Amino acid sequence: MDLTPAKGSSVLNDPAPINKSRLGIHSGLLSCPQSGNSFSSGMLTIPRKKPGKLEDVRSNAWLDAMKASSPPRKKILKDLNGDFPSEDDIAYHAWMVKYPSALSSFELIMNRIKNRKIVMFLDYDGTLSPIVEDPDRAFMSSDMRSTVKSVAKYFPTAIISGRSRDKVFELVGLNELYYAGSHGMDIMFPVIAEKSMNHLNYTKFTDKQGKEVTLFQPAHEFVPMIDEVFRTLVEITEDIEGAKVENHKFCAAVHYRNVDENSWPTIAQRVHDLLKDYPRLRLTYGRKVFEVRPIIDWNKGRAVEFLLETLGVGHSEEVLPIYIGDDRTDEDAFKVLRDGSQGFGILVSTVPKESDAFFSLRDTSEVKKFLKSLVRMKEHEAL
Ligand SMILES: O=P(O)(O)OC[C@H]1O[C@H](O[C@H]2O[C@H](CO)[C@@H](O)[C@H](O)[C@H]2O)[C@H](O)[C@@H](O)[C@@H]1O
Repeated sequence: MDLTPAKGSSVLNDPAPINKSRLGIHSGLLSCPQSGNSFSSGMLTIPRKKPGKLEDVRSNAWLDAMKASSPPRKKILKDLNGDFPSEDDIAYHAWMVKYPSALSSFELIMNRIKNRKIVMFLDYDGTLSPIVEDPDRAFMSSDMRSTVKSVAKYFPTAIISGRSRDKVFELVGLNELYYAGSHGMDIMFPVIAEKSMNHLNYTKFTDKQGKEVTLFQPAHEFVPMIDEVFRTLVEITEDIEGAKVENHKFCAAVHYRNVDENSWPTIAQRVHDLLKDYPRLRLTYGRKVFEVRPIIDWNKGRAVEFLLETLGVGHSEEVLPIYIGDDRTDEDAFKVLRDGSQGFGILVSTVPKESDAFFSLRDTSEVKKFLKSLVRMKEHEAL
């Protein structure tokens, strides 16, 4: 198990629960609150009653969304005699009928793989590293790192993160991977032919190892705006205890995980008011975090499509992309794979959630087990 929290941090779990009536379980049986919002595209845009005008956070869905995106941690009720499963266990098992465990479905997955080549896409926070209070201490274990390294030996592997590309590279530290930071708005991959480069969004670049790489940055023109917004966000949240702002270059994150719930309306109102001045920016929700990002048609799903094209396997029947992620922003990638009938998503969650993924895994330790099983399968083939 690699769930040992980083020193000074505790491993947390704050998923958005599913509407349990969908599970065919009588609501009276279940204690978990229902989410008031649906996040059809994997993200919630700022609610606007009149076009172009943002309403007060108290009179719109902001606070509901903050709560729905991060309900209080549920107490896992264990029957004292251990004879009966808790309500939460019943709900989770019912949910797993629709989203079976990728571990117990491993043979089925192997059948789907057959002779096809896997391309592996991995989210970082909540997938490779457990959720902890301090985003700067979200380290992956060395066992997880060596597992990902082994995966990359056999399959092209990409990390697709909401964090900045530099930061996620620093945390993962493996040169053999592709990296897409800022929710896919900053993609680094080996040099491609000059003629297929659109000069606005592509840049050639020599990395720290002296290797020539290409960067694809579809939101490059937003860098000064994000920088300005980042600085303002730092200023306007300075007096809110526990608030933390991160600059991911093409997007900014405002964390409220460590902010007292009584101050949530204040932080939401300030972010909301600031965004009135930036109509070209939008807001999405992650796990106890607001993400301020450019209004461009780009997300983790587009990044997956882009990387598959770049690898020259965009529509290949011989390729099976697998995406593992835990967050709403990963839903865009799950949807791309589901809609394209190419590959599948695996949702990492300890509670039932609506998803476009096909399979599920409970937590980072199950992610590691699944990845290790894939590696073993390849090792076995090589014998
Ligand atoms: O796309 P991801 O790699 O999953 O990144 C999404 C966000 O992850 C980080 O925040 C989340 O993880 C933190 C560490 O466990 C946790 O403290 C925080 O509450 C979570 O929201 C990262 O700090 C964000 O910038 C990313 O957008």
